[in-house]
Amino acid sequence: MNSGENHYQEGIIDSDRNLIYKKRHDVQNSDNIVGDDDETNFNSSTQNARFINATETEEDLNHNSTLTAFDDAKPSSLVVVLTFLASISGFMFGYDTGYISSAIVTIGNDLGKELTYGEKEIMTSATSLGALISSTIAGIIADLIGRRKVIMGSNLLFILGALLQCGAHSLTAMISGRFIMGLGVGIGSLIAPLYISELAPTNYRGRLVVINCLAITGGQLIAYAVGAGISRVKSGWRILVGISLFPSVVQLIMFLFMPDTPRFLIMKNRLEEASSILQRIYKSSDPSLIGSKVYELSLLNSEIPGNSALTRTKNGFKEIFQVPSNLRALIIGCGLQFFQQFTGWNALMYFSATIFETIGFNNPTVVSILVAGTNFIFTIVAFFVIDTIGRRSVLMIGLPCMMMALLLCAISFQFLGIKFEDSSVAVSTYHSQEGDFSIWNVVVIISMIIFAAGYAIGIGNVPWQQSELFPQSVRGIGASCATTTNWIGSLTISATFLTMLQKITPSGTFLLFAIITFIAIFFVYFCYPELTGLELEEVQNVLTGGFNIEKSIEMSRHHRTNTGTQHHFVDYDGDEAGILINSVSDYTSNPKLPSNVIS
Ligand SMILES: O[C@H]1[C@H](O)[C@@H](O)[C@H](O)[C@@H](O)[C@H]1O
Repeated sequence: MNSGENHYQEGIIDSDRNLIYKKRHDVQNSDNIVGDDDETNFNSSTQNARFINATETEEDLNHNSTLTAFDDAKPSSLVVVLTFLASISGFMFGYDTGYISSAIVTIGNDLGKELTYGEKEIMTSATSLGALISSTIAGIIADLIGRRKVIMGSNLLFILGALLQCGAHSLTAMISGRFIMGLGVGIGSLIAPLYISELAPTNYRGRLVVINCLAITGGQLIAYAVGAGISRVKSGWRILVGISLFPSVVQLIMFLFMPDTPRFLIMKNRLEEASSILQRIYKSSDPSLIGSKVYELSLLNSEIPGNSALTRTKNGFKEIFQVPSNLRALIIGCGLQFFQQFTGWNALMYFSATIFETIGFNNPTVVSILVAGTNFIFTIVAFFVIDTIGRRSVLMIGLPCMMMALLLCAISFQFLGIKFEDSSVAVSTYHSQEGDFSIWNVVVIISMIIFAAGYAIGIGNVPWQQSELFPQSVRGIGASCATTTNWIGSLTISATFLTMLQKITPSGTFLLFAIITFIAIFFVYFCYPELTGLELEEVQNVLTGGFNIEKSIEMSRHHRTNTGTQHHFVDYDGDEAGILINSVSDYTSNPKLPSNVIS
């Protein structure tokens, strides 16, 4: 704990850059301070980030407003190129998790013997297991060595994993390859959205992160389509795996020449490099504005202290759990990823062909491609609306659609009278014959397509906006926890879905997913603030003192409708006392605001 006589000022600047509100505060003590071992006296980075020197002038405050001035900027060509290059990780994620369903069908006895159902299951889930393991540490490593090096590390794992599989003649070699590839997938799933969030201008951040989601869903679709295309080619699965080498090699080579994010460089105090990259990102900006941006980000910057990686990691975990705004960010990040997985989408991704075959479709892979295609197309819709109607709104539209569709599925399965017997093979009591195609088959298809659309527009992509929830100091750790939740969910659902069909019937399974979706609606309604259009550094203020849903909606609307208005607010009064000041009207209408205003 530390008490001091620090003081700082806060201010609001209007669109003409007039200072309209300024206040000096004295800070007596810092309550949310955590420390350990050799860092007994370090201030919480959250707290440090908020100190602005008392000698600041009006000009300084004007400088502070550059943060928002920048973020009205359109993404430069460099940002676009970097987003697409980073999204190759998303493609690898989608492709590598997608191709296995066709590979297991065509693999025959290429690995020296006919594989049992259990062996195929292990081969499938080895990638998810690898991803689960690597995602736990990827964020921490990204904070230590940088985002760019982590992306390149994931490429090496992709390449090694793919080579091992391509040349595999035994089950062990194949499973090892799938596992190593999975390590790359876990890292890539975390690092690409993080890298993009840190580069993107605020008003385009949502959309640019969705490009990575498009790459994931596109990768899955391509894997399905290519898989279906080469299903009759002898050892065609080797071609399927081999294709994945190409994007990883391209990404590896390109990132040799690409920069790290300015926010990471500032975190490491490499200010000159950061400003030269910012200049390349915001080409048309005046160098003095760039200087102000670096200045402002470095004021807000903080790194978890510690002499060793272990101490830093330990302190980072303390900070994420002990600072209430960070804990709220963690609840949201992990909560959204939990609901993304436990509402059942991946059960469809992995087993839709089985389900459709069971209910009597002659060409189940085509229907699966239709479901994956819907996921891809509605991710494009999300791309167009996420930064305009907002993340909360897309979730509040998508989740109820999913719930309705899941209920419809549950009802249809009841009428179809499907039964899954024994744990290894799905058996239907319903046999499709000419003219035997019931209305419920059509209802199942339609409801699965509605489910896919509702999923893709909201919960399929919004959780990947996770990096924006966390302040710089704990962004890596926070993103790691959320990504790990995703992979735990993915693994659990894929490992238990067939058993659930058998034990609680298809109707029961889809009803369970509907109930979880219902809970997700409440979770989003009460816990997920609208972060669209908010500067990364502002999010922490939103999460100070509560989830601040109403306030966030107001702030986000204000940002989106008044992009010309410069506003700056700082809240230093500890977690619970935060008052969010966003606009002049906030100030004049909020009786809780301090009265000693200098204007
Ligand atoms: O965002 C992605 C996407 O929705 C994929 O389709 C799904 O398979 C993944 O699990 C998810 O994380």
